[in-house]
Amino acid sequence: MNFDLSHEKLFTYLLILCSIIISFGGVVRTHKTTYRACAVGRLNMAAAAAVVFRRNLFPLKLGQKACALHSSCALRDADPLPQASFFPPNDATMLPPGSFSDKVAFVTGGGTGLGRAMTQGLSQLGATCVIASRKLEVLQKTAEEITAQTGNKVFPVACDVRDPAAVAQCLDQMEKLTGLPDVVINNAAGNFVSPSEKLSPNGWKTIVDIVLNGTAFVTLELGKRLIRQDKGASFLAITTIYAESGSGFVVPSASAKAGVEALYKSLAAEWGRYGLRFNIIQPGPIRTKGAFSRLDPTGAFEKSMIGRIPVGRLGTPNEIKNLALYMSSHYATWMSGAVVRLDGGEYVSMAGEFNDLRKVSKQQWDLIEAMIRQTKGS
Ligand SMILES: CCCCCCCCC/C=C\C=C\C(=O)SCCNC(=O)CCNC(=O)[C@H](O)C(C)(C)COP(=O)(O)OP(=O)(O)OC[C@H]1O[C@@H](n2cnc3c(N)ncnc32)[C@H](O)[C@@H]1OP(=O)(O)O
Ligand SMILES: NC(=O)C1=CN([C@@H]2O[C@H](COP(=O)(O)OP(=O)(O)OC[C@H]3O[C@@H](n4cnc5c(N)ncnc54)[C@H](OP(=O)(O)O)[C@@H]3O)[C@@H](O)[C@H]2O)C=CC1
Repeated sequence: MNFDLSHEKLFTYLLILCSIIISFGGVVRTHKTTYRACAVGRLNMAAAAAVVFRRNLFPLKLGQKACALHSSCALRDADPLPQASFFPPNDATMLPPGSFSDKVAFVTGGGTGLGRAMTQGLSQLGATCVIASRKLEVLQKTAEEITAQTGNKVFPVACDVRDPAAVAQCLDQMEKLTGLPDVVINNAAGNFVSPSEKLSPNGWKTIVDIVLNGTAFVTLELGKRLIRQDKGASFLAITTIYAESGSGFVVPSASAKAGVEALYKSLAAEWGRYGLRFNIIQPGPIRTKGAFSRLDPTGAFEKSMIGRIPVGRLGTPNEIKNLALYMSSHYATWMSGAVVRLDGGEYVSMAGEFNDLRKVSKQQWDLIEAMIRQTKGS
């Protein structure tokens, strides 16, 4: 057997060994700092795994090695690219105050991440909001914080969107609290990266149930109730850029999000006659705990991801909020069946055959041009 114990590999093995020792309650002294083992040893394993990933993809400088064992270091954010200074995010709320006065909004997954930002925006502009997801405590905290900030009521309702009976109960509760909504945002989702050959049937089902079936249960049940009451409304679904292209390693999510897009485009055609509009936002990468902890848990991929975004940075929850508010508002009553991508240009950047030529330098271009010109007449 050939044991190739190069410097690089030896260091990686040492890291894993250290993390195992730490996991069992040891104490490691690096330079002047003592890192006591984390209460949960798994964190150290995760940190070591992160280091292994990062070292393979983006080799660490020597000075970073000591920090690399510490889980907080492993999950440091990647920097934006220089051109990002041309494109600063504007987090201010775009629509005029009162744009959603006397309106009721229902947001699934409204307790965290993008759902929370959209709820905050709707509430700030006058809407009474109902937010629904599984974790009532999380919803309650968000609801209290937003209500205190805006003065408009946010109601938390526990609901697992995978369960049609729970969805019906949640909507019953909503009808009692606020009446049926004018604005519906289907934002709840589940996802994780995994090689498809490792997916169990239940892994597949879990994601498809949350994303596609959950959106369908909420949308169909609400749609039927709105039609019965002859009440118009705007429906918005949050999908993702790979709903269009598909993507390896998130296959259940890609399949389900594509299904959501088909559902919304179909209903836009069928239910316009009942006063219902259906639109879709496809966000690019935006740092939220829910997404990044499941899609880039080691932090190893963020830098390369930012590298392929022409605008040179991640999006912000407030950028999605502003677009979602516009699409859900009375300014957008002519918009239905629309799919709007908001991704800093990432999708087209990944799609174009020649886009990697961005890496070619000025001198290299001179050389290439000369070579091409030499072919004249050949
Ligand atoms: C390239 C770098 C990328 C960086 C970031 C990129 C940003 C762009 C993002 C683009 C799109 C984003 C889309 C999103 O949807 S992000 C939002 C993500 N948020 C969430 O997922 C929040 C909710 N998630 C959850 O609650 C859980 O993560 C859940 C697993 C989806 C559901 O929880 P639960 O119902 O409790 O399910 P179980 O834990 O019981 O698991 C069910 C089933 O699934 C299997 N499974 C779980 N995790 C994995 C995994 N990592 N790998 C493989 N399989 C997994 C689990 O084993 C169960 O199956 P079985 O019973 O057969 O064991
Ligand atoms: N962040 C990003 O880069 C991108 C995000 N997106 C999309 O944006 C949306 C929001 O994601 P983000 O804010 O990042 O992530 P979060 O994880 O913060 O949001 C997901 C929300 O869905 C809720 N949820 C999950 N499962 C269920 C369920 N079974 N029933 C009801 N609610 C559920 C969660 O609440 P709870 O746990 O309480 O149930 C949570 O509030 C998602 O649709 C996601 O696909 C799209 C592209 C990029």
